[in-house]
Amino acid sequence: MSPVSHDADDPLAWAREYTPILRSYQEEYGETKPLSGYTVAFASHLETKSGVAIETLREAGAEVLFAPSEPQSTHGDVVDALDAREGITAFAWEGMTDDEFDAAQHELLEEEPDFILDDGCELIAKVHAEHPDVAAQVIGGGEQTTAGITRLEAMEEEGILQFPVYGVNDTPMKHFFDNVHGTGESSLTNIAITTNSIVSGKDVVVCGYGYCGRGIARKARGMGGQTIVTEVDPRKALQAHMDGHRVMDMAEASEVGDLFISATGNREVMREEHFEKMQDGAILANSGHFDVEIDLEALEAAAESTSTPKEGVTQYHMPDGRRLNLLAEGRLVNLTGPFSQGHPAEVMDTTFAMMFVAAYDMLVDGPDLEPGLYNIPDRLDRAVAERKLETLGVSIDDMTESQQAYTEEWEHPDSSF
Ligand SMILES: NC(=O)c1ccc[n+]([C@@H]2O[C@H](COP(=O)([O-])OP(=O)(O)OC[C@H]3O[C@@H](n4cnc5c(N)ncnc54)[C@H](O)[C@@H]3O)[C@@H](O)[C@H]2O)c1
Repeated sequence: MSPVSHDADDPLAWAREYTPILRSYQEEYGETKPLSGYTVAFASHLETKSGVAIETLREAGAEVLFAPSEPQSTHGDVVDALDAREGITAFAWEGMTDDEFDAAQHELLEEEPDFILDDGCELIAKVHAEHPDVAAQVIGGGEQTTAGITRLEAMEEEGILQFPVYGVNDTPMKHFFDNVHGTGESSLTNIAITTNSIVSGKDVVVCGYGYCGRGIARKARGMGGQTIVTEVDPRKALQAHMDGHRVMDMAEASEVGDLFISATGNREVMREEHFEKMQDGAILANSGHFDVEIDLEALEAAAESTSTPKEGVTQYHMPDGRRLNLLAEGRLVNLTGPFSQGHPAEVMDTTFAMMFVAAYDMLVDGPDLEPGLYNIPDRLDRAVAERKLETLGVSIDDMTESQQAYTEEWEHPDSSF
């Protein structure tokens, strides 16, 4: 692979170095441009790694239109550098309001993309709800988050999906790494940087023991935190218990936690009845969905006043003298805090590689798919895993012929019957 550029003015240079799978696609498709003639819409948190994904789509020949998936996480230097390139158009800027974010997504959709790569399903939902003529022409899409998949399942159930969508989130190469390791490490890193406070020795309450919660809890314990998990699914709760975390309901956890991190995809996981019990100095962070996991209205209503003791920390002063510290205004702490840079680049390399192959497969290989939500074919998942191992210089074994046969036959010569 060719060496990466070290142009000091190129905001993507550092991320490019840690995204070798995306660079390998740029190299492989830079000449043949298999996506030429297609317009790909791309919504994501806009920072350096998604910037490399956008340039990879462009390098493979696509016209790329991009917008944020969350208005507060945009890095302006990345947007400006990409927008200056021919064939890439930004519908984004740093510091957008929620209304401007909505308007920009609509403007993007009016450009009639052929394919939509989404993060949270906002673009796909908007094209169906408000641009039906555009939706009717879209060839397909890909969705990278758990919350987005939930919305797509609801759309499929209602029978309103107009095109096929690959559920990129549900592929092992995405959620085993991005959700577990990416969210785990980047949430704790950003909490530590924002608060300048130690995790070790703290009672860390992780709400939700799905892929993200599991990663956060495992890594918090690795840092010396005393982990507590809350759940609504008895099997996940049992899994957390068997993994060695304390499991309790939120009412009990509220009384003992020093640091609360929510990763459920659900709303109002921390709410009034919990704020009433939390200890003075408790830290509240959301790593799950938008800004809905902590009931911000209830927190505001319960407090007498607020202050900002540190950038990225809003302190709520309760009438009884307790102070609750909310990070990143209740938005995703790993993506929207003042020091946050999102997931580590190596992890996003894999996620965006899956998004890239989703677009490539539907646009270039053209499987005959009816509108609906589809799992990414296993061959694509394996191919990205193999490419990742190659970039890491890691080799694995091939099954011998006899081993292969053993996995395919039901009559085993060495069985006793
Ligand atoms: N911060 C990030 O960068 C990032 C990255 C990936 C995913 N996410 C988001 O994180 C959220 C979780 O993703 P995941 O992949 O772990 O999903 P998941 O479905 O694997 O896990 C969610 C878990 O939360 C539990 N849960 C639901 N409601 C709850 C409640 N009220 N209290 C306690 N537990 C509850 C569910 O039972 C489930 O086990 C989603 O919104 C996803 O989009 C964030």
